[in-house]
Amino acid sequence: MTRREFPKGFLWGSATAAYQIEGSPLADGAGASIWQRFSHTPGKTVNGDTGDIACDHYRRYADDVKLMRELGMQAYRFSVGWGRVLPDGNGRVNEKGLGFYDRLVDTLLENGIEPLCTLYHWDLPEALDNRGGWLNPDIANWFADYASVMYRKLDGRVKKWATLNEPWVVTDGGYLHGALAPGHENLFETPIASHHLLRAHGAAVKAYRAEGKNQIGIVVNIEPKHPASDDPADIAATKRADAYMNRQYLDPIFFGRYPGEMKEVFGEAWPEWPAEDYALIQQKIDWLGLNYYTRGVTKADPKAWPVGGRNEPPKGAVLTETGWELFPKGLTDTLVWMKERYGDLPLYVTENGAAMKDPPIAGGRVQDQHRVDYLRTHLSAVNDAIKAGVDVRGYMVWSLLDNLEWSLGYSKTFGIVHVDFKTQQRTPKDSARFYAEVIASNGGAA
Ligand SMILES: OC[C@@H]1[C@@H](O)[C@H](O)[C@@H](O)c2nc(CNc3ccccc3)cn21
Repeated sequence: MTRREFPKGFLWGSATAAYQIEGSPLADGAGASIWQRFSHTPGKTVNGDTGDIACDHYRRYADDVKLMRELGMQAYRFSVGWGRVLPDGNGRVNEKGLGFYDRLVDTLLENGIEPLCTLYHWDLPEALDNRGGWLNPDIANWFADYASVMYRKLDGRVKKWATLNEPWVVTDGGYLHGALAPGHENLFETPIASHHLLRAHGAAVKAYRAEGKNQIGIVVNIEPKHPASDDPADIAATKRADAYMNRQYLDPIFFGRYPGEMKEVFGEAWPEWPAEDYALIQQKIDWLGLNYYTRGVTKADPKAWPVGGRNEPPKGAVLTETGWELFPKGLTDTLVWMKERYGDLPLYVTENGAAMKDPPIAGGRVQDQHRVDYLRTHLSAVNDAIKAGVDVRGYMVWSLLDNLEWSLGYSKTFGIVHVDFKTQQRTPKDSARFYAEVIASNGGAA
């Protein structure tokens, strides 16, 4: 094994999201989310799987934190269920819901684990969706008011906040292709939802500056896009795909403008926005979170909406269970690209992991060697970016636990810890043991 030096103080942790692990979606006065409605809609999830129980984390959080400590985790990225705290999405606070996150954060801190809090990880309160949700311009204020409730309760114990998790997935999945809640398939709605997500991000950052004393950022998913060939049509489609996924959200935040290709991508569905929106969106942020899983290889295809290009991994590519090509160099390249394009602000890998066909438990072990190999190669890629001068400050593996993989239900597992959903028994996989060694050696075991 080659020794890999990670900076002193590099933050090693794991990531989850509320609806994917908590269960108890309506307990203690919580308001339903769009995922409660979507997952209970026949045909929307594999096997009709829902988050009704999931990993039962709402009740088992203390044991899960103990497991994190046993693995040597230094940080834990979690998300807040907006509807658990504000059942109507705004207005009255549900103290029991807020109390769960208060206890979770205290339990993490008591175990020497830094909490990183994501305010929005896709589970919009149904009550707000009934008022237009991300299509209603008022949502920027709704989101900022909710964020302020969380800042007042947790800031100081939480020192790293993220406003949104992956606005691209929220809109591409939830408003364009309908694969994710709220399940819309509407070209015109998609850029409107995107813009309102960015305004909400800006409003929440502005609210934080008024009362927060620590750091706030945003988490984006980025896939470096490569043309399937040197055919000019493939190259042009690749540029559009790169703008649509990789630059659509960070360019407005850092440059106050959308990529020029967006008008080409959306055509008549692409709206114009007032200057004051960009001023709100451009609030200075303290850090950037990157969720990296794979790269994209783009083949021109007029039928592939809205980019006019489809993803076509090269022949012979090794794919994960979600069909994503193993491409660790893309992680290095993306971290370097983010620094070069958006500046030298602190970067965290806020998600990285893979759904693999895990072998069944045997003798109390899950020998997920493929996942160990995935983590090893991607940690090496992070190290290469650091050696190239990128200020990467931490790595959160996705995910701590096998959990509800959204529309794919429990059919795809990303956890380094196996969950038996019949018994809720947690069993660290070989990848958890490997990751524990990586943490203990500050990357040396990678
Ligand atoms: O799919 C694995 C995870 C998911 O469980 C997380 O909640 C979410 O933050 C997440 N984002 C990605 C990367 N982007 C992506 C691309 C296409 C569809 C869905 C996610 C992967 N993941």
